[in-house]
Amino acid sequence: MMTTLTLPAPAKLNRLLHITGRREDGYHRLQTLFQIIDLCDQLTLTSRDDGVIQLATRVPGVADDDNLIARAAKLLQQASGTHLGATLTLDKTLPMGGGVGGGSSDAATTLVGLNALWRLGFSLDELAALGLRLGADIPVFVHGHTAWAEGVGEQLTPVTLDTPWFVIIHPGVSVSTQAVFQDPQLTRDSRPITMARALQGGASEWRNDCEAVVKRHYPAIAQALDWLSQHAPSRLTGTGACVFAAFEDAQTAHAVAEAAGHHGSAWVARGLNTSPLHDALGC
Ligand SMILES: C[C@](O)(CO)[C@H](O)COP(=O)(O)OP(=O)(O)OC[C@H]1O[C@@H](n2ccc(N)nc2=O)[C@H](O)[C@@H]1O
Ligand SMILES: Nc1ncnc2c1ncn2[C@@H]1O[C@H](COP(=O)(O)OP(=O)(O)OP(=O)(O)O)[C@@H](O)[C@H]1O
Repeated sequence: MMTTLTLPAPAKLNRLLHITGRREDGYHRLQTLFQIIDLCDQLTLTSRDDGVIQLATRVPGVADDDNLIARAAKLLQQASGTHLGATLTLDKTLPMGGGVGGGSSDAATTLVGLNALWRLGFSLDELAALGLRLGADIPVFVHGHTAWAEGVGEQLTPVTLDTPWFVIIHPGVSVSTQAVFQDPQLTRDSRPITMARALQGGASEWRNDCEAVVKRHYPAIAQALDWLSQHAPSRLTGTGACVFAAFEDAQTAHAVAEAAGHHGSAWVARGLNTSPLHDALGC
């Protein structure tokens, strides 16, 4: 019987991010295009009979009880009533708090992977609903398809986007998502648009409503955006800190990433329409 799975947890980019309002509970209503990319963390999940959820690796700065993979495993244990446990090993590549959804994707891979390992038989819809309790960015990674999203990011419609090579730069500063959403100067009244209109407009019309506020507070992000914009149209992902630009060929993307060194860490990643997690599990 299968007792260990090693699975990818891919990052996402917000190719477009509009803030269209605020809910009663303070959370903001968004419209966004989530694109899954091939830059990944790796998770190894090993089933155990004693019911214990054990973290074999620490995430610096995160208490084990707060770690999203431990929280996801415990939530799934509770929801299913299984007597099984798991040892969780996380090989971290994705920058934390970078707007690429690393923690959310780790949690989604834990839910989808343990569902298979423990043979629980939950549907992806059921796992996404569980994931939403831990974070708004988790459902898209559970469903595993590039998507148009509304609500706080949980109302998903799968779409197919172009699959360019992205240069992603992390300017080395950490952005508080909460502070960005609380900033009085944030644009939070963008007129809602239809998905068809967003897709019709294409990348040249896509923008991120958080960009102005984030650029004002973090000069390093403004400088990285200005530098990358000399090579191709550039955007912030989520509330940052990462910025990205799309290129048609890998060679150009690698040359730009190499030249980006003085602005922070840089990666090249390919845009995807389906998640490597779902490709690996055949679901
Ligand atoms: C901006 C995005 O990256 C787009 O993909 C995500 O919506 C952010 O999701 P996230 O990092 O999981 O954010 P959370 O940890 O849930 O929220 C941090 C804080 O940001 C604010 N927040 C977040 C998401 C949202 N739609 N509206 C908000 O007002 C809330 O004050 C919340 O307490
Ligand atoms: N397994 C985990 N990996 C990374 N961060 C985690 C994890 N568990 C909890 N966290 C916490 O979650 C915070 C946000 O992490 P994450 O990497 O998802 O940010 P992000 O890329 O900005 O995501 P988003 O695009 O959803 O805003 C981290 O700063 C950390 O405190």
